[in-house]
Amino acid sequence: MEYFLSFDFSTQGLKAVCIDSAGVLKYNSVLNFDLDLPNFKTTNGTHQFEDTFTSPPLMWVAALENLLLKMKSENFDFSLVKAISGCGQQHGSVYLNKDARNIFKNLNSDLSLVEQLKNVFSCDSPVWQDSSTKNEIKILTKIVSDSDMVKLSGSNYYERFTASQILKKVQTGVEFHRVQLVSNFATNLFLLPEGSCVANDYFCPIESSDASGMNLLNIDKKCWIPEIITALGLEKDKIGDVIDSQIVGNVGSFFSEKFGFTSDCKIVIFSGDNPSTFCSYQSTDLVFSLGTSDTCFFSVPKINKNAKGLGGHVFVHPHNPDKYMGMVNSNTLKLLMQFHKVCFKNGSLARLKVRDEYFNKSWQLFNASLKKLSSNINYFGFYFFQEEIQPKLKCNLKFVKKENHFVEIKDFDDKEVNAKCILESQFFAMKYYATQLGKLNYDRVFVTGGASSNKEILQYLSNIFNKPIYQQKHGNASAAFGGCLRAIYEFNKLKDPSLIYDDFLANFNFETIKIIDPVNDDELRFHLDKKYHDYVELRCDYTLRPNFQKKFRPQIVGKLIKQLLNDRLTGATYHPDTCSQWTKEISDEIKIKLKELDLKRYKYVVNVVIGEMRGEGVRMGCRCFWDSDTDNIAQETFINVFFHFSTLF
Ligand SMILES: Nc1ncnc2c1ncn2[C@@H]1O[C@H](COP(=O)(O)OP(=O)(O)O)[C@@H](O)[C@H]1O
Ligand SMILES: O=C(CO)[C@@H](O)[C@H](O)COP(=O)(O)O
Repeated sequence: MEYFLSFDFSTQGLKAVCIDSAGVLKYNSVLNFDLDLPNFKTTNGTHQFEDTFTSPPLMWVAALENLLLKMKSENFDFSLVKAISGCGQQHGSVYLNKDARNIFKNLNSDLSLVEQLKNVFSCDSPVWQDSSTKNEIKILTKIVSDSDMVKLSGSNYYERFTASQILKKVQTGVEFHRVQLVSNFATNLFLLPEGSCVANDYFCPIESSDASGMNLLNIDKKCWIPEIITALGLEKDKIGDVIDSQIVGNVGSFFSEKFGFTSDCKIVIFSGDNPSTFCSYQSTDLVFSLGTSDTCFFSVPKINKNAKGLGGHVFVHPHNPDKYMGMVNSNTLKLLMQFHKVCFKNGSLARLKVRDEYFNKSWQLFNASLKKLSSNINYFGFYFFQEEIQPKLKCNLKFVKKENHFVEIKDFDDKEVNAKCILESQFFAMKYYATQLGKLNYDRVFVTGGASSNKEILQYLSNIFNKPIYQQKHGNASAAFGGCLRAIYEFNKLKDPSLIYDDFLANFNFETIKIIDPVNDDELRFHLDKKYHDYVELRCDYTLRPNFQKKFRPQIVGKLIKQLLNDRLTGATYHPDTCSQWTKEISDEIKIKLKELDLKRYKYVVNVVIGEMRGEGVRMGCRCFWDSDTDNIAQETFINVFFHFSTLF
């Protein structure tokens, strides 16, 4: 019997999943940080002060030690484990002080891990919910521009990405000797006290797919971006190397002595929770992770040019070194496979807040209100209690639609409406992004994460996407399950180095179950489709950037100007007194026509020049800062006995 064990250090808890080589579930357990480790005084796994979110890294150590002790007390047979892997919440960082290396090296298996590691950290760990680094991003943008950052790293700058978080530590004078991600810190723990056998370094390097969520990695060359490394003052020892997924050593003697792992048990480098989830699905699936965040994953056959700036990412592929996962519109990237990931910060915790506020802290009451399916067509809400990632908004807004207009209201008269409205706004947002990013066909919709245990919520998701909902039989811990698969894959590769992950996955026996079918009701479908369109319209009103499907199109606008100039100027003659008035009138008329196009979130600059035809040339220049994804220019010239020139931004 061969066991493969995986740990997911997620936002609110530590999950352990163990399967055997045939895919049979052998162990599954969760330790909740708030409930099981109350001494760390976290709420939903973190400490929050305004936009700053941190977790105490010692809590992760305590969680691991406690969970392993629990497994031991339940007679889990550690000697059967052939390989261990897992993942950590992506982006979060761990700062080790100058004593860490020595303390790690001298670990004693007779003593507790927590007691021995309590003094290795320089500070608490910023986690992915943090959005307190706007100033740091401004500084970094001056060094590598946002558009260059997309080209190099596959993502725009984000506060939750690690580079700006590291800069914040540097700027606030935190002294650290090594910065790690949650995932490579977790890997490092399992290697103690011997340390990593790769990259000529005692500390474990950072895994490339997880490193893609740092704004620090050149994902083409798989090396750090030197300008950002310099700006953060990170000489090599402080960050180490980046490596692709692989075995990084045998389990450390601390763990074999204390828990009974065999000394040849392999440690496969941990990855981020998103790449790890990705590893447990086929590329034809649409996957929703309803954990602390709501994250939507899907592959698309080709790059959608409109996708850039929509909040997705390209990551180094977690198991195929020649490919990428993620999304970007950049011709510098050799995208062999597109895998899109969109993350929403206001996921389970926003639903929880609505449940607590309006439904007496009861999922039963929350669910009961969802059953009144087709009513409340005119009510809408945005529940961005924390600053959302896309759109970048922090607000709690309610609207009622009256005679084709959305009117903002304080709250709904019938407070129960909030349950439907929050699910609709969350799932409509997912549908909107999936559609905009080009994912219109998918075989199956999968769900994972804590909220996927709620069948009523899943019924709503199923109705909105009009698809059946599936789950993997092992339950709602796909990130940890992905760790088991990665562990088996790397272990099998020891025997067959040419083994390809996709082939391994295709032959792997894991069962899926259909949980919910969409309700077959034409009236409901009609209401949900109509409401989705209303939602998209309302959403665009509250989004800073234009809707990529309704962009300024120079060809259309050019035709419009041409027509207007023809109507207005055919047969007219030049006169200096009248022409100054004409320029004003023509530009006003162009603006009116543009407004009729109803392109939301645009500001127009109309530039009209009229000159006399006297055989002289004229040159005009104009400069403008704009968003190259959405802004554009349309220009038309009208010539008869005098000359007319009209430009529009
Ligand atoms: N029955 C339920 N209905 C809706 N949400 C639930 C239910 N059970 C758990 N959840 C939500 O699941 C979330 C935890 O999901 P989980 O995937 O474990 O989080 P993470 O991996 O981010 O730590 C909690 O915030 C909780 O609100
Ligand atoms: O920030 C992101 C993705 O970019 C989050 O997905 C985190 O990786 C945390 O995931 P959960 O704990 O919500 O599963």
